Amino acid sequence: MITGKIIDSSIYTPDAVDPVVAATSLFALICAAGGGVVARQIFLTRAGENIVSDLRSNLFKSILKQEAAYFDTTRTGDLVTRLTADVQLVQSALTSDVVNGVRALVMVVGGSGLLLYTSPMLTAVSLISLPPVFLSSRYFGASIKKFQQQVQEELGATTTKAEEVISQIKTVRSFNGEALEVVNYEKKVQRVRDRAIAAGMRGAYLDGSVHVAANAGLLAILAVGGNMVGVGGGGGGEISPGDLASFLMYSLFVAGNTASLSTVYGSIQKTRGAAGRIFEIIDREPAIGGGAGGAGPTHKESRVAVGVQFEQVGFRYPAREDFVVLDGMDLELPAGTHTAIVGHSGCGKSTVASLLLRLYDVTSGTVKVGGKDVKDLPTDELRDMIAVVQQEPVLFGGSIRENIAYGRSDASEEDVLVAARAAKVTDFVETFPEGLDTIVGERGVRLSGGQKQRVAVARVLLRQAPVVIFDEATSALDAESEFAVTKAIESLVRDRTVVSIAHRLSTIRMADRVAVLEGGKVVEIIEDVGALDEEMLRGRGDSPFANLIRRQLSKEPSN
Ligand SMILES: Nc1ncnc2c1ncn2[C@@H]1O[C@H](COP(=O)(O)OP(=O)(O)OP(=O)(O)O)[C@@H](O)[C@H]1O
Repeated sequence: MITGKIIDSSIYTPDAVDPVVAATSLFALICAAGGGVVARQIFLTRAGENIVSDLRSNLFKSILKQEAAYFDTTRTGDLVTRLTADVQLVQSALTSDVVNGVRALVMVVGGSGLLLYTSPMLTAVSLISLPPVFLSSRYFGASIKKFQQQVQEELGATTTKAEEVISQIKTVRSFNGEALEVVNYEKKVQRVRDRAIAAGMRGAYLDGSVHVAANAGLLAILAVGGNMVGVGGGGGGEISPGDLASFLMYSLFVAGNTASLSTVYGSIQKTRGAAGRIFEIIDREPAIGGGAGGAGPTHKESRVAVGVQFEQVGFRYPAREDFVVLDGMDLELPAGTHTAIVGHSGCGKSTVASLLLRLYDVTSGTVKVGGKDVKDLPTDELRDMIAVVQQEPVLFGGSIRENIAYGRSDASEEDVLVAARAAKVTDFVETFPEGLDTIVGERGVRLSGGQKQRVAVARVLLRQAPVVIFDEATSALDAESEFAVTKAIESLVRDRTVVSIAHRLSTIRMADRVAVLEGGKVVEIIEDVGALDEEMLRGRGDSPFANLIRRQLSKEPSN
């Protein structure tokens, strides 16, 4: 506005305003605006970062809340991408796009007000650029969003691949698989690139068409406004030269900022794709509740042994609906007993443990712990009662001590030592200079299979849960260590209800009773495991167990 006034006064009243003074006073205004820029950046960056860190934490919490079946069908890399790249995209939208968008909007609205104030007629002329801007934003915006969503999905697949290969590098190397993995990875990366280019091209079309439309508006103003100055001539026209200059400057502001609004609109569409993927998980209600948000691992001193019942349990994995794993299984595990579950590989032994922990819900029938249906117990309470040593124990990247105390954050130094001694962790730890403080590496890579199993056993012993599941917990140990660890398990789990999933006869012999699982049912229960040897030696009977053990013995070198 002041620019226009300076031009008019230098034409009509050359002595009224000194252009240098006017320009200098404008400088103060510019300084104030500079201060505003600083404040804007600081406040909006802070707000953006706060929102993003909340978003990331909430997303992580929601991921951990999902039921086990969700992870059978969702790729890890996809979840990692949501936590990293998707959140990153939202972050840049919140910190820069929103800032630019708000500023551009204020400029467009304010500029338009000034346009109207200066000349309603020319403002009407400038409106010709609006319909094409609106239409191209709608048209290209939708496809930008679609392609960006695909970019994030493909990025998830790429991350999954990279993670899988890097974490299994020894297997890849031993099969000479590097070249093949590089090709596979490149294909995925190219898919990301193609989708990103497609999104970028739509963004370019949008920016280009907005540029043309906005500048066409400017040209129309020049054409019509130039004629309006001419009418009557010598300052007597419909609009003074200064006003036309101001009008053109406002129009430049409005056009420039409309163009940035369209860029911001494009990136907001991109962000909506990413944000949709984030909120898809945050808003997802897990099929089995509980998990994150509880008080964390606890330990209750007064534990009483509890019994477990499987009643007519039928089960199929949600990821493989057509395959029946359990089919009307009945099994009673009386409180304080030790039952070995045996059966062919893949018959569903580990599945029984997963159902007891309610990692999955049964398809039919009921699982009861302490007389209560597991579906009626809060999941954290249920899982607090059950301790498991998994078939392939997984350790976390900290020290051996931290790994043992994982299930019980309140454990004392002494408790940890007792458990470590009992599980024979101390035997191998003695040779490490750092002792229990030795760092085990990511997923425990710096320990041997048997050492990992011993740490996992110690972790479970420390929890002193009323129900303990050993899923082939000693399979990686040699006969001598297995005997020692099993003895320790026996002494520490007295009065508890124990389920061991076993293949080896030596492990089976530790139990009080044996349940044979076949065809999705318990087909035989042997209560007197002590009499087992004789029965087998006599080769008596044709029971499922006798058959299984005979086959097993023919494979085991000696026992
Ligand atoms: N998450 C899963 N999704 C789909 N199917 C699964 C899943 N986990 C296991 N299965 C299938 O369910 C069946 C039972 O598996 P489970 O792990 O319980 O067998 P298992 O008796 O413990 O075997 P093993 O003795 O070899 O450890 C198998 O046929 C397996 O392929």
